[in-house]
Amino acid sequence: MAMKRISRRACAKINLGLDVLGRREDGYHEVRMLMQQVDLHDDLILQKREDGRISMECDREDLPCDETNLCVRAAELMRRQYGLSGGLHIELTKRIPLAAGLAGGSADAAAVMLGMAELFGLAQDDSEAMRRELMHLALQLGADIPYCLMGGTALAEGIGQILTPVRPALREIPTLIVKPAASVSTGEVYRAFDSCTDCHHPDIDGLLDAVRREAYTDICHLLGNILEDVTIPLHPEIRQLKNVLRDHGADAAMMSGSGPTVFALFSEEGKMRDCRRKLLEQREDLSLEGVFLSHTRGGV
Ligand SMILES: C[C@@](CO)(OP(=O)(O)O)[C@H](O)COP(=O)(O)OP(=O)(O)OC[C@H]1O[C@@H](n2ccc(N)nc2=O)[C@H](O)[C@@H]1O
Ligand SMILES: Nc1ncnc2c1ncn2[C@@H]1O[C@H](COP(=O)(O)OP(=O)(O)O)[C@@H](O)[C@H]1O
Repeated sequence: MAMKRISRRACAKINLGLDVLGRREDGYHEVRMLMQQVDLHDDLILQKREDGRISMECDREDLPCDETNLCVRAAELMRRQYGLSGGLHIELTKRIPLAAGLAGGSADAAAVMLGMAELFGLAQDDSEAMRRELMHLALQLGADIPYCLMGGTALAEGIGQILTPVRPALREIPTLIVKPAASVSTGEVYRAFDSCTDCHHPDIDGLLDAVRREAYTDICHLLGNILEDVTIPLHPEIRQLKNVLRDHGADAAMMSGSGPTVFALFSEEGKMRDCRRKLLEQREDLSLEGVFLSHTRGGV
């Protein structure tokens, strides 16, 4: 009999707001972030293996499929935690750009964890309790993974793991996601933040209030990311890209996470598509890796 296969989407996130409050003893940083899932996603197919091994294949050659991959690390963690004897094969189709500030790897890890819980029948009685358990477990792999297990719109505090869902999640807003060619290491950006003396703190409470009121214009005004003050001096093309996006009809444009990806919000789908067309004409001048049509999205 063929082994059961399941497929899962792993959605990217953007940070509508990101503030860093300070550095902890362990080097991690206390944050206050408004997280938002978008429908740009990777696709995963998970299949049990009888021989007990964990294996993986991926359509991107520059992404190793060994034990450094967050998918494999998540599968190993699940197997250890739940004493699973069966193995797993993971097939990953990657669309979310790498090292981009979109939590692509974290989203993949979350999808593997939820997928394995289903495949191995771990969550038969209470899938919500299972999700909460996985959120706790996931923190040892990465600060963004607990949020990726939840999705939707959420306030993230602590190092990203103290999560308060914002209900109802933000309605669908056309969101253009633009990845410059440069890649950025999250760890380096946080380290550089420590010597930033005049970083600008965004108004996360104001933004949260605007999201709760579904006040689109206010949301556009209040988007803010303190890490722009660290990443933009290293990659000035991010500022240029934000300006070009506004010139081409975006209501607001902001860097996501530690960067370098910039997302832009639009009042209408048509305006987003026009902007994408114009950007693609300047693709080489702006040295863009990818321009993705997307939307903000509710729960997992
Ligand atoms: C900046 C944010 C915003 O959502 O995302 P990305 O830009 O990575 O998408 C997150 O805070 C990133 O979370 P994530 O990428 O999961 O971080 P991890 O893999 O756990 O950590 C990578 C490195 O970033 C630093 N780090 C991460 C999170 C945090 N709150 N403080 C930190 O100082 C640590 O140096 C750590 O070694
Ligand atoms: N499944 C995966 N997808 C993407 N990156 C991964 C994955 N597994 C491990 N990584 C590693 O994690 C690093 C950052 O991951 P990613 O989630 O793409 O970026 P970010 O944290 O900036 O949003 C990558 O450079 C890559 O080396």
